[in-house]
Amino acid sequence: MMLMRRRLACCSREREISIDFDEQDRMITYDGLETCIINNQSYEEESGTSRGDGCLTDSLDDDAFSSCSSSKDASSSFSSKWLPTKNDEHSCDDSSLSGRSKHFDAKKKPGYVYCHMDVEAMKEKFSKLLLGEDVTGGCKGVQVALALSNAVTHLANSIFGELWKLEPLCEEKKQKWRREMDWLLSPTNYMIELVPSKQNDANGRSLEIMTPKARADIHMNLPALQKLDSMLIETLDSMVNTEFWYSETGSRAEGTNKSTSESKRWWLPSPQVPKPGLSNSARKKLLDKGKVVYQVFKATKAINENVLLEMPVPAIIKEAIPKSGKNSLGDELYRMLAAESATVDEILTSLKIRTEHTALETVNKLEAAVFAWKEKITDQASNGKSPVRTPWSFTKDPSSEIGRNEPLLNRAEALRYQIKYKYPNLPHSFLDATKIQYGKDIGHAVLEAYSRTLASLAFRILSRMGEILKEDSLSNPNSPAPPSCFPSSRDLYRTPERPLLSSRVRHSLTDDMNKADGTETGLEFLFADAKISSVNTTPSRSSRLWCLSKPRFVRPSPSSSSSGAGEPNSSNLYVANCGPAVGLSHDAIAAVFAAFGEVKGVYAADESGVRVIVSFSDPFSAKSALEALVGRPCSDLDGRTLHIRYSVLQLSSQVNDCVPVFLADSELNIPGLFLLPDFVSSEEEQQLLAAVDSKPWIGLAKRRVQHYGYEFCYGTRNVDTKKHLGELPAFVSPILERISLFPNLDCDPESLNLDQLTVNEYPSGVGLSPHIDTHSAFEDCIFSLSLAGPCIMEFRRYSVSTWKVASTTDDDKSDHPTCIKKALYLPPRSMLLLSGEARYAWNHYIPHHKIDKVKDKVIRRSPRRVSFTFRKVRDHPCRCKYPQYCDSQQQR
Ligand SMILES: O=C(O)CCC(=O)C(=O)O
Ligand SMILES: [Fe+2]
Repeated sequence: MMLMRRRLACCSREREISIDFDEQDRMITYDGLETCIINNQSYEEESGTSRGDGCLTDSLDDDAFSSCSSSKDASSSFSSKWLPTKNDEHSCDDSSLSGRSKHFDAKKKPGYVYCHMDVEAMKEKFSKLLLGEDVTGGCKGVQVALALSNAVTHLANSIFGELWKLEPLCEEKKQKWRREMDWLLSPTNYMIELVPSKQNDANGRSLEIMTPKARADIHMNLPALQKLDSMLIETLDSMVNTEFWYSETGSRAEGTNKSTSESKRWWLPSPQVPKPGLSNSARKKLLDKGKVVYQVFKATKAINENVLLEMPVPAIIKEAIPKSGKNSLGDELYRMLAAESATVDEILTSLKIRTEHTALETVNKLEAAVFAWKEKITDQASNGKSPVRTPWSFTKDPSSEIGRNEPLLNRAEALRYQIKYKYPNLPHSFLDATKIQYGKDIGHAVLEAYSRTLASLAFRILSRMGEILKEDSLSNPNSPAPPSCFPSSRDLYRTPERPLLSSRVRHSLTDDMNKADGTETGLEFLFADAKISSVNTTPSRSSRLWCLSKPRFVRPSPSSSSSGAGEPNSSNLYVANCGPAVGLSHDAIAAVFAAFGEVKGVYAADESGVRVIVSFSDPFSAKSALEALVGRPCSDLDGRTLHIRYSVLQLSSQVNDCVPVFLADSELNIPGLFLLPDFVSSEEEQQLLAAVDSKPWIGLAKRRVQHYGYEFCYGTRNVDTKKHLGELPAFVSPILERISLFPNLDCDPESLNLDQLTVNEYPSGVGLSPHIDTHSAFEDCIFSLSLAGPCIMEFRRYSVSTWKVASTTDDDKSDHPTCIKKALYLPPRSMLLLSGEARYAWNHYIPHHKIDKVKDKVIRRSPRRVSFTFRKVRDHPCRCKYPQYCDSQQQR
């Protein structure tokens, strides 16, 4: 039976676009979106700024990939390709799919120009996609669903990551977005579900048979998303001949010398409006467009939330979430929720949530508690312990645990909803992030990623609009305040009086941390701007894409117990001293552990390649494996002695898999940190390398070193001032001279009489554990010259820290709950200066990776990096402003 269709018509001059909703689905209007689509279209017509891009309708014959010629085909524009009209019915070759929706015709012509290069690009894209995150082709490939999700995210970042201005997207980017989204969405063309349908056989008898149909969620959401996508691009395209414009303020030289928080982002274009403000019609036009974008934002968020609701909580996470809702909430939040006299609004007020980070933390706790309670109810229902008809409609017994938890559960859900409403651009919660991370359903993955990236884009456009409206209201006091739907009108815009949210929060955080260690602070999520993967491509001014952080199982703290420490009853084991880096594949490890029970998976515990998590389906198997294997050489694993503990799940807020890698020092916002690229020429680099290679190296466990001036003792992380090895060698004299001209030097000139040099030679994949160079050992300024190869240097600020010497192999401090991380790319021949806060309060660290991701590129470490670290040995105690990290001040 043909479903009645209702057409939502959106006509532009050149073509007809329609969204067909099934009659039964009439209520799916995405919060007034229909009206907006219609208004938007009529507005476009009226303003004459409709996307009349005939070129986008070019198409090419299916088999003519190698040709760049194109033929006009007005019916196959990007939107209409996905939003066919009733007449647009092609029958599919595959007769088994003949009942499929007409929306999903894989043979339809693309709405963009194909050329030979695209085929190569497509091959590259799909190869990377299939390789997952591991370009070595090794064993770290990710699930297809996650790979597709990441690919959509990366594509969106590469196209919209730099959206600092409201202006049309350049044609090249537009084409790339359309073309590559088309590739990435293509698997949905083949997704079907079987639905029962009635048919008459030859004798006229009615039979019920299963017939294939386009998958309902894809069928419903994808065309809508594509329409929303077109609307956002059209909004950008319409930003021509505007009354506002952008000034590219400042130059690099100016910017680096300014110290105000405002100048920190001097390189970003700043919106300008005419002196008397925008004209009424221009303001109205912008507001109207803003309303449309806001509707798109709400619609894409709604789709995203619905898809996430459909996605199951992964088994591995289910198990790791505390079984007690009360424990997940913590005492304070539990008490608040349990106090029935307080309304949810009042609880929200008394929570005093001030940062997105705290909001996210609270959402995470609430979701974990809700999950635990729901699981309990489901369990009891299935065990027949309660007179339950369905998990959600049971007869309440107020004295039973379920009865007690139900009001709490409802209030927790209401509170979660309120927080999400108040912070519409919150990153994904921990549970949602894990659903994406471990999801296997490709349809869900594609819908989730597409809706998420569109919501982010909409939010960015709204932010840019808000900035302009803000400028307008500053220029013209009579202009109305921008409506609240513009994020930047509330708290995200930049004005002289109100610096950027991120830098403001950053500074206050840093101040807080200086004042008192151990206080709860808003941390990494605040800074995880504009990127979902582990690399940040661009600094974000006022909006960001959501940041996913992977759930991570970590080694429990050594204090948790002695043998078999960690969380007894856990089904997950943290196993050290085996892994791909020592030639033991996850499969081989799984095979060994499978002797003790069902192994659900073996996962990398970190990036070392020698620590894994073995996840059993039950805690008894984990226990037997631990008892049998711990501390003993294992013949099936090359005789290696396994160090095993129960593993604990680390919640998202404690983990940052999104350490942004920046290319410029100013982007890290760490006072006292400076990087000068090309400090030496290639010739000088070769000469320096030849000079050290002609001297003897001292072999450490993983790298080689040379010391000049004074020997550095790794046991005490200090120098023996009585053992002077002589002047620094002549081959570094030109470098020392140049260092004295280093800009931004704001330190005691005495500390520039550099007299100690450590040369480090790192083979590929070797890094350096997090440390602060001992305060009492060296003066304020530390210079490090990178030669022969690049590296990523990560900076970590722990809120609770002591001056104590960290174990040189232990980098697990990163699991510390309150740690801010940033990373900087150090190119060869660059000079890094650590001074002030960067030198005294931040740990620096070189991750032990063979491959680093910088921007969208994967960079393989060169076989060798040699660094020259110049320091001045201190002859008096340190009196820095950071006593909590200072050994001199701790001893006094
Ligand atoms: O290799 C580098 O650039 C840093 C070396 C370092 O931090 C140190 O030797 O303390
Ligand atoms: Fe150092």
